[in-house]
Amino acid sequence: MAARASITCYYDLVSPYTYMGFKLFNSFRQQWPGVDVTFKPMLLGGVMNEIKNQPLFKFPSKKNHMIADLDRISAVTGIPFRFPPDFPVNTVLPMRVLTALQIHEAEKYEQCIDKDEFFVHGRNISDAEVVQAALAPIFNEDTQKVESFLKLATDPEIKQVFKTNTEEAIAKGIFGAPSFLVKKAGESQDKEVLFFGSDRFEMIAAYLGLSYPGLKDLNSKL
Ligand SMILES: N[C@@H](CCC(=O)N[C@@H](CS)C(=O)NCC(=O)O)C(=O)O
Repeated sequence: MAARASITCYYDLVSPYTYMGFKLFNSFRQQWPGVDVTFKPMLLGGVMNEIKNQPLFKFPSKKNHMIADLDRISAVTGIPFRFPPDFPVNTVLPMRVLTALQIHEAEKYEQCIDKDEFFVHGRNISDAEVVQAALAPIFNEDTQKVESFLKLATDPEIKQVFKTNTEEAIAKGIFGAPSFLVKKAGESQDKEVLFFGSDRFEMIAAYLGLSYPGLKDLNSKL
């Protein structure tokens, strides 16, 4: 059987454009049933350090533009967004927990990414208690279970998987987030093409020969 088209999204919860990208993608993803989608946790700070890239917030003009841009995207799409009072935060803990969840709780993994703690509620997701509280409703308030995922964040195997994901991202030419590695149906994995950003879905659709519904109500709420 021919290999299906696939999209692998490398992401880090520290990235506001990842938050937007995840919500936008999920709003129309069911319209692309022939595409296999995977979300891979990586450490954006690790990628940036390694390739000597600089985060946008380091430059006041880029940071100001980013906040205005994200507010605009929120107004246009209706996706709630509020820039957190403390930004950035260290995301090693939540990203390792997500690495563990991807392996051990595959069915609930994407629900665990789809949380509004940081970019709506402004909660510090580097704090174990914040991560626990965010996950609790997804696991029916089973605190023991949730604690077991927090513990896995220090498990050598999980740490290694997360490190390998980040190294793999660098090897694939990734420099920021969200990054989408896209493969056409019938092609081999080494033919993946990189699309950077939450604003590239139209290009991905064109590349895969799919239709993209576009941003709804464009301009109407600006
Ligand atoms: N135009 C992209 C921008 C994405 C973006 O700037 N992401 C940040 C993290 S939130 C980044 O990784 N930037 C790296 C770079 O610009 O080199 C979008 O709309 O999503």
